[in-house]
Amino acid sequence: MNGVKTNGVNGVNGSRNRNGSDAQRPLLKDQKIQTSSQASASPTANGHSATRPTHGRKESNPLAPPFIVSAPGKTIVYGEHAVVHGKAAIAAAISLRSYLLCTTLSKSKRTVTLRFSDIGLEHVWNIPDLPWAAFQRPNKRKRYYDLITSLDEELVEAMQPHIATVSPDTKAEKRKQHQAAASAFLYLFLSLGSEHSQACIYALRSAIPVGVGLGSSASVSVCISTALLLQCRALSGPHPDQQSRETEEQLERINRWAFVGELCIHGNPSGVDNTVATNGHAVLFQRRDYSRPPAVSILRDFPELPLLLVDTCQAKSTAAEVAKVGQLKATHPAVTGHIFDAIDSITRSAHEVVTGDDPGSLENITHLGELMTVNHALLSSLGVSHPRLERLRHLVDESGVGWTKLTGAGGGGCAITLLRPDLAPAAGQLNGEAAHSGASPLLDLQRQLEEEGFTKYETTLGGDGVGVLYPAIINDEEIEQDMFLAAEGREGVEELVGGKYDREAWKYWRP
Ligand SMILES: Nc1ncnc2c1ncn2[C@@H]1O[C@H](COP(=O)(O)OP(=O)(O)O)[C@@H](O)[C@H]1O
Ligand SMILES: C[C@@](O)(CCOP(=O)(O)O)CC(=O)O
Repeated sequence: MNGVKTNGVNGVNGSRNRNGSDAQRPLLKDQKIQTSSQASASPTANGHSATRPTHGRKESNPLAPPFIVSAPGKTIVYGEHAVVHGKAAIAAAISLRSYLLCTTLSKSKRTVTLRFSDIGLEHVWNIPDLPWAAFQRPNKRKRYYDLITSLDEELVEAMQPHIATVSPDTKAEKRKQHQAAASAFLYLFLSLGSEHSQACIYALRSAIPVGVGLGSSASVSVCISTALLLQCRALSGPHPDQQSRETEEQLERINRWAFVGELCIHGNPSGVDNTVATNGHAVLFQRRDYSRPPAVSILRDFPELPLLLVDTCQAKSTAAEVAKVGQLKATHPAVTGHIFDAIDSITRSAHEVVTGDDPGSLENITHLGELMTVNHALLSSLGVSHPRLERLRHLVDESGVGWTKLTGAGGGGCAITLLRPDLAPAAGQLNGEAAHSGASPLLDLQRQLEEEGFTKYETTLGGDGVGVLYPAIINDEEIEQDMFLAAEGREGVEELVGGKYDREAWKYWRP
C-alpha cells in the first residue's frame, strides 16, 4: 500500500489478531512505505506502477495489513433526476456510512472473495480464471487515471459468465442486487488489477439502508474504488500534511472509478451520488457533457439545516425510476425540458441562499422550504412520486412543521422535511432526548409517522467523505473480519470501527 502512512499508531507493532487469521501482520512502525513517485519507477503487467529491486536478490515484499475504507451516503437536497439530464443538483453527505474491510491473503492463495453480509452476498472467484485477457488487450486496457464515462460492452460481456455464477439460486430480486454489487466490484477489479493481484477478502458493512435513495450504491462504489486504487498503489495519502492539490487529485481519481461502479449498478447515473460520497460535505453538481468531468463546487460551509429524514419503507429501484424519466423525456421532450429547467432554477436559487448570509434565518429557511415544495411537485409531475410519499407529504403539510420533498430516485424510498426553525428543536437536539419529551406538532407528527409504518433516520448533514483506517486497528485491537461481519446493526458496526472513540485513527483526504 503506497503512500499511506502508518499512523505511527498505538498498536501498529503490538496489535493482536485474535483469531490468528490468514492476514499478514501489519507493517512495522518504522517500516518505509513507497511513495507514488517511487512507485512509478517501472510499470507492472497491468501498466500500474511498482518498484523493481535493482540488485539480484529479491526484496521481501510484505503484504498489506488488513485495512478499512469508508464513505458516506448522501441526500439530494434539490435537483434529482434533472441532474441526469444536465441540470444542477445540490446533495449533502449524511453521517450514515459504508465500511469495506480488506484482508490480504498469503501468496499461496489465488482467490478474491466478497463477503457483503448486509445483503447476504458471499462469493469467491479464482483470480486466474477471470477474463484478464479481455480487459488487458491494448485497446481495452485502462489506466488508473483514465476518465471512463461508459462501460465497455465487450468487457461487460466478458465478465458475464463470472457474474452469472453469483447467487444463482437466490430469488430474482435478491440475485439482481447481488449481481449488481458483484459487477461493480469485478469491473473495477479487472480494470485496476492484474492476474498477479493478491488474494484478498473484501468484507462490507453499511449503515446506509439499501435502495431507499440515500446513496448506498455510491457509498459502496466509493469504498471499492478506494480500496482497489490503494491496493494497486495509485493513491498517495491520506495524511494531514498532504498538499491541497495532491489531495484533490486523489479524490478525483477515486471519484472517477466510483462512477464506473455506479455505471455497473444503475446504468445511467449522473455522478452526483459518488461525487458527494467521495468528497463529503455538500456539493453543487452539474454534468452537461458526459464525455467530460462534471462541474463540481464543494460547499464546505453547508448550513446545519434542521432536517427530518423519513423512509416510506416502500422499495424502489433507482434504475427503473431513472429509466421512467428517460422514457417521458423521449416522448415529451419539450414538456420535460421545461420541468428540468424549472428544477434547475430551484437548485440555483437554493444555492444562492445556502451560500449567502444567514441561511438559517426564518426568512431564508422559508425560502428553501418553499423551493422544496415546488421541487417535489415537479418530481411528482415527472412520475417519480409514490402514494406513500404523497401520504408522508400530506401528514407533514397538515402538521405545519415544515416542507417536504422526496429525495433520491423516488418511487418509494425517502423524503426530507425541512423543519420550520420557530417550531423545530435546535438541529443537534432533533435526534436526541428533546425529540422524545413533551408535546409539540413535531412530536405528534413523529408519533403518527411511526403508527403508519414510516421510519425516521437519525443523521446529520455534511461531514467527511472517503476515509481510510490503515491498518484496521482501533484502540490497539485489530478489527477482525468475523467480528466485523457479525457486529449487530449500525451501532455495532460503528462501535467496532471506532468512529466514536478513536477518531484520530481514521484519515481523510481533506483539501
Ligand atoms: N450494504 C450493501 N452491501 C452490498 N451492496 C450494496 C449495499 N448497499 C447497496 N448495495 C448495492 O447498491 C444497490 C442499491 O443501489 P440503488 O438502487 O441505487 O439504491 P440507493 O438509492 O440506496 O443508492 C444494491 O442493489 C446493491 O447492489
Ligand atoms: C435519480 C438520481 O438523480 C438520484 C438517485 O439517487 P439514489 O440512487 O436513489 O440514492 C439519479 C442520479 O443522479 O444518478
